Amino acid sequence: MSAVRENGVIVAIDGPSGAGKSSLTKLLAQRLGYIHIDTGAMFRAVALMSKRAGIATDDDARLAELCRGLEVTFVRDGENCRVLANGEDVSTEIRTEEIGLLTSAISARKPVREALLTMQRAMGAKGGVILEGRDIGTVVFPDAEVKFFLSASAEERGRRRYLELAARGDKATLEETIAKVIQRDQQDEGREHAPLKQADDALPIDSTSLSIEEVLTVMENAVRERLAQDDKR
Ligand SMILES: Nc1ncnc2c1ncn2[C@@H]1O[C@H](COP(=O)(O)OP(=O)(O)O)[C@@H](O)[C@H]1O
Ligand SMILES: Nc1ccn([C@@H]2O[C@H](COP(=O)(O)OP(=O)(O)O)[C@@H](O)[C@H]2O)c(=O)n1
Repeated sequence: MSAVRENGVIVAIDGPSGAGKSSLTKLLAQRLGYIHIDTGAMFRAVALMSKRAGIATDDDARLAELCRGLEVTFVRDGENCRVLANGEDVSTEIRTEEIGLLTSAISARKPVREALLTMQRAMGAKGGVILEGRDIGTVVFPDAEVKFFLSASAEERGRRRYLELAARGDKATLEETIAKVIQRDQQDEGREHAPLKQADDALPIDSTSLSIEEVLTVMENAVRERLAQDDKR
């Protein structure tokens, strides 16, 4: 297979919380034999470390210093991927709703975006990767060969999150969970730096009434079609 980059193409999957990015990226990466980079987990790790250090969400100087001293890495653990912050496994601690909302505030800050942008570009440059986030197709890799914008109604995304939280024993109500999803959408879409928005050349997929398997088929076909074009060149 000839590819435009050393290890294959770059696939960008952007969209709001609960649209299915993480689930689909993981499955698509398995199908293609690609590396999965969860950029949200990187922002979550910064948010967790800033909380521990007691840094205010608008203290750009201290956030910049924190990022300079922080290395976020991913290690494979069987089927799953663990997130390490300076070597410490923070995979579970970063997944609370509280850290999700804090992440949405922290990730609006310029020094945080700049630091992670550099890390993400270094991780993905050789291709053979799927990056999922909010600004992959617009800012991190505007030249990604395949871009998806995955969405679903806020009610459906809230319902999916609610089911996840309930399975973990969390007492949040469905209404509260939908409200938090909408709040995060507004923060992510309204920010100045790298707001959540669909790239002009992204393929939009509304997963509201599609199963994970159906979305996976659409995505896999689109990537394989792109790879086949390279083979013909
Ligand atoms: N098309 C779908 N239909 C039903 N449930 C889905 C679908 N896509 C994802 N989910 C479920 O919704 C939840 C959130 O998905 P996730 O992949 O974490 O979204 P994101 O990474 O965009 O926040 C998970 O529990 C996942 O299993
Ligand atoms: N590329 C990215 C990825 C995440 N983020 C931020 O990080 C937060 C958490 O991202 P996530 O992907 O882990 O969130 P979920 O979609 O899993 O709920 C988002 O609400 C965004 O504010 C970002 O700004 N840019």
